[in-house]
Amino acid sequence: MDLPPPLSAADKNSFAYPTIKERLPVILAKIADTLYRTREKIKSQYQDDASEELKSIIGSCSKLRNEVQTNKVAVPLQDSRDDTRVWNQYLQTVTEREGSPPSWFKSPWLYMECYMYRRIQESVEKCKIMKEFDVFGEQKEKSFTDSVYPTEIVMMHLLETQQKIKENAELIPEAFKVFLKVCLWGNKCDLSISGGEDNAQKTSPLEQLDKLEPNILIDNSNVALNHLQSRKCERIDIVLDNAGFELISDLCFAEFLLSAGLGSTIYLHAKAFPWFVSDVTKKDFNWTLQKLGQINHIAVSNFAQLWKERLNNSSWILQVHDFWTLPFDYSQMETYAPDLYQSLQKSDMIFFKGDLNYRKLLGDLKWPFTASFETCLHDFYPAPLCVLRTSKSDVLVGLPEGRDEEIKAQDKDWLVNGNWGVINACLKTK
Ligand SMILES: O=P(O)(O)OC[C@@]1(O)O[C@H](CO)[C@@H](O)[C@@H]1O
Ligand SMILES: [Mn+2]
Repeated sequence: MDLPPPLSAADKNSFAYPTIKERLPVILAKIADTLYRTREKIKSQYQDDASEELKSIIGSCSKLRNEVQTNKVAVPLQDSRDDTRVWNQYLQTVTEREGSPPSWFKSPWLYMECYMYRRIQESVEKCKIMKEFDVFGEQKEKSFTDSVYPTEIVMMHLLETQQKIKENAELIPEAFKVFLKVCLWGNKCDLSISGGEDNAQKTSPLEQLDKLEPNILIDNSNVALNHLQSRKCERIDIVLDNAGFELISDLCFAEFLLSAGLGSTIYLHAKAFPWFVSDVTKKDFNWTLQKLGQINHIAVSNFAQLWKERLNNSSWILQVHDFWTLPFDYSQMETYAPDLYQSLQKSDMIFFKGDLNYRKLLGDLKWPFTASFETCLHDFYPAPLCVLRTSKSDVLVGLPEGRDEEIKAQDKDWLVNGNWGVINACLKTK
């Protein structure tokens, strides 16, 4: 199949350009500023003097910011993480294929943006005292604490729904769509698109559903539901995206799936290290459960306790795989992570959350808006899947002819402001 070209900052009309020109330098500057501003608090967390390592992380992020702004070439990683070899081998392959190393305003956006976050991790990997430090930790914690009100609302609704569907299974389809769409719109709360600026969910996520319904450009929720109800589904996977309210919405969706008998084991996939500012690491996941347990609210404390048990009794399985923080799109998973691909093949349905997952599912290529979602997955069919994504980048497929112009007339930034969402399902398996 002839593939379209990748999105790149070489195209000044793509969102890649303002992302690399403005947004990534802002994210890097915010790291340096936050670490400097909170230096005493950070150092107090370590017994040994972390001053030099803190200075080195700040210096590395500032140097990287300059590299982005002056369009330097990508250089090999120099830490000893397990994935370093794959990253450096790929860099060499691309350099030989293209005749020169990748650079910020020339090369594919997906590679360069992933490379930036891996370079940030390199600055931490080189440390001894601060080796586990999360440069985005403060921002992620704040996005959670700012979202306690909607968290209580959704979890109360979940508790009430669980009671109702026990008595009347006919309520399951409607309830499924409520939790699926709360999960979709939870993706608006992403600190990468906001450059780290506060964008926690502060209003009731249930009240906004009706208002946002017209902003769902493609809604395959019935396809996903019918698939889940058409057989005895055992394993359902959720490839997580952002910490904060989005994670809460994902966990409520996961709990609903089990309560409604739509699955019996939920695999939850988190990131191996801090990624795209707000993506969930295992540490974020466990911190969130621990914080939920401290909230004095009947539904919240009920689920915090239950969810810790689920991790112990394996009805929820939290997994981390390095592939999710490599620069490859998902058509390359079978090559670079056959173990992960084979594991996902055992799933009855994989839910992918968020814009970066959507971009990786479609190769971050410049597909026409009317291209078929199934075709654009180009070779990635491990199991039936459904992606829940608010649009924050130029790639979007599956629209009828002319629909893009209609939406653009309503909202010129419709592709990148997170106000429009898609629920795309594909049941094809290879
Ligand atoms: O995957 P998420 O959290 O929904 O979105 C992350 C993200 O918005 O950051 C990039 C811009 O820096 C986007 O293209 C990318 O999708
Ligand atoms: Mn994210």
